[in-house]
Amino acid sequence: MLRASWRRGRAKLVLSIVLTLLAGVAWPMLALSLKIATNEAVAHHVWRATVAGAFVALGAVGALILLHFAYVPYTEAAELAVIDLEAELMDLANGSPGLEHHERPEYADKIAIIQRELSQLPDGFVGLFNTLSLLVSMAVTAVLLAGVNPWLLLLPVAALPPVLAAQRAQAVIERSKDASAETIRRTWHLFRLATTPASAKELRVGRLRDEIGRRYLHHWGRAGAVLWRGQRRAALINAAGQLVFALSYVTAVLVVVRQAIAGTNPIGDIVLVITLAAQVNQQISTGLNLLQQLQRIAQGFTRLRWLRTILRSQQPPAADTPVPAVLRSGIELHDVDFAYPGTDKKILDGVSLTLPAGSTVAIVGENGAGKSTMVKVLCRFYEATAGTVTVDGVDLTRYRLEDWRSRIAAGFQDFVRFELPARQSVGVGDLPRRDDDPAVRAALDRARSADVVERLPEGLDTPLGKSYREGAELSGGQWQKVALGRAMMREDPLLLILDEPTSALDAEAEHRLFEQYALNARRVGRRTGAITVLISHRFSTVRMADLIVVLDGARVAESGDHATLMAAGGLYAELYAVQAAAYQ
Ligand SMILES: Nc1ncnc2c1ncn2[C@@H]1O[C@H](COP(=O)(O)OP(=O)(O)OP(=O)(O)O)[C@@H](O)[C@H]1O
Repeated sequence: MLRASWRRGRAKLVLSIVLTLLAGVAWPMLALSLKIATNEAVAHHVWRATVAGAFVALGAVGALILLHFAYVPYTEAAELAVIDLEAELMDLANGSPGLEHHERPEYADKIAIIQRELSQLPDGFVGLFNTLSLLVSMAVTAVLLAGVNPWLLLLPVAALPPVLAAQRAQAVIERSKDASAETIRRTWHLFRLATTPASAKELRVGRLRDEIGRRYLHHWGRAGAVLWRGQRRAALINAAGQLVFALSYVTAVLVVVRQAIAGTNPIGDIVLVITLAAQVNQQISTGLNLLQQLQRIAQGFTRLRWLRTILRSQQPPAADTPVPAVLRSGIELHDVDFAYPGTDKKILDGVSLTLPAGSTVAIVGENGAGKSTMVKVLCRFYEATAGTVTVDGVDLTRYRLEDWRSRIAAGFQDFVRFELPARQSVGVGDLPRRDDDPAVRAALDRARSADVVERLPEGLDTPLGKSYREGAELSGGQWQKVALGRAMMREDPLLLILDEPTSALDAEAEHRLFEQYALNARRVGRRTGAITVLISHRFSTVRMADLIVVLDGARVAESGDHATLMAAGGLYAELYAVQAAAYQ
């Protein structure tokens, strides 16, 4: 945490530390001045007693206000640390080569907890500085107590049981948090469902409001029970630890009072010890709270470390081959198997296929046949579980992942709605040219999407989305057209993926659009050997492809061009006939 804030704002951090150290010394100095003032007053040394009294006042003022002054720079330093860590979290979540970690429930749990905890980090930072001040204060207190009677040093030692108890208590709370994380995620999901505009329509039509509310309360009830059980156990453990210290405190005060009565110590020592002992008590209870706070933060950092480790372990094998500028032969899948992480079910089973350079390939099959999965393997969001994918005869894993991705242009079924000015919402398809108006317009033309921008009040300058007051909200089809424009931004891709990118458009529009794509694809294909992979359920579109691959039960049932497959009279011909009949 300190490292993160050091990276962002050194001066603030240094100022915070200096003020915090001074604040730590102030309280024990106050007690010492009080002792001296008392002794001098008893001895009738008016002038000395007055000076000591002035120091008491100074100590009190310092102790009361220094931490407040320190608060300003260290909360700012904390904000900077949070920004740094959030940037790292965003980087980690998207920095892995594949999507594998998104499939792991424990990843989702940890990310959810880390996100929540990052927002509490400023409190943790406050805790850290209070702890620093407290440690200084405790050290000076210990020296002063030892000066009165070395046995009094046992007082801070008696603080150990409550400290250990607090650690145990916090561990109990953390376990209950982990145990309830999944249920809490469910409640968040339900809350989002009930409050986001995207689900408003279905909730009303399905009259799901009460059902969602009931489930929300039910899950909170379950999660709450686990959390409360943990909190109750933790409170009992804490109370047992505190009791040990309370007994030691009373004993310490009695010892010094006896010494003073016996005349072995000046009366000022009683004032010193009572002030310090009360302070030790205060220090311990503050310390306990701080410890819990720091432990919580430490847990957050442990989770962050876990995340770093699993994401870094996903790094791809070292690449040793540059991605070719032009595809010569094409992409081949050799006996490719694929199962999603954590599952055994083969979604691709022994798939062998050649996608020739410069061709347009359509992948068809029923819902869940594995079409999108095949595309994910081609984009290397996942690695094949068995078999290999080669590009111009070279194993795909031997290319640098970033280089391969930079030669892919893609329009996905679940496209992103980038709430940016229209220009950039399209332009980020080719990041270096995100503000290049002619390039953006050309991409929109290639995607037959120019009409969306023409209708916007400020053209390419119009911010898209509801997040802006002056932002234009688009229809589902219009958002899809923007995504298509984005997919067309890269001009020399080796692989153009169109994974049902036109599902929100009508069949006629899709047909015309794909005619244009096919034309484009052939143009780019001639230049770079690019392969266009299209997934669509509309056979009027699919039939235009050079090669049609039919997936069925995780395997390639058949492949060929439209005429060949129709003549073969297999699954394709059957599906085609069903759809053709539906349109008559
Ligand atoms: N992230 C995932 N984790 C586990 N299983 C998944 C995941 N994504 C998809 N699947 C499963 O893989 C199978 C194939 O899914 P895929 O999305 O590839 O099908 P598809 O042919 O593209 O279907 P559709 O036409 O409905 O888009 C489905 O049975 C689905 O349940």
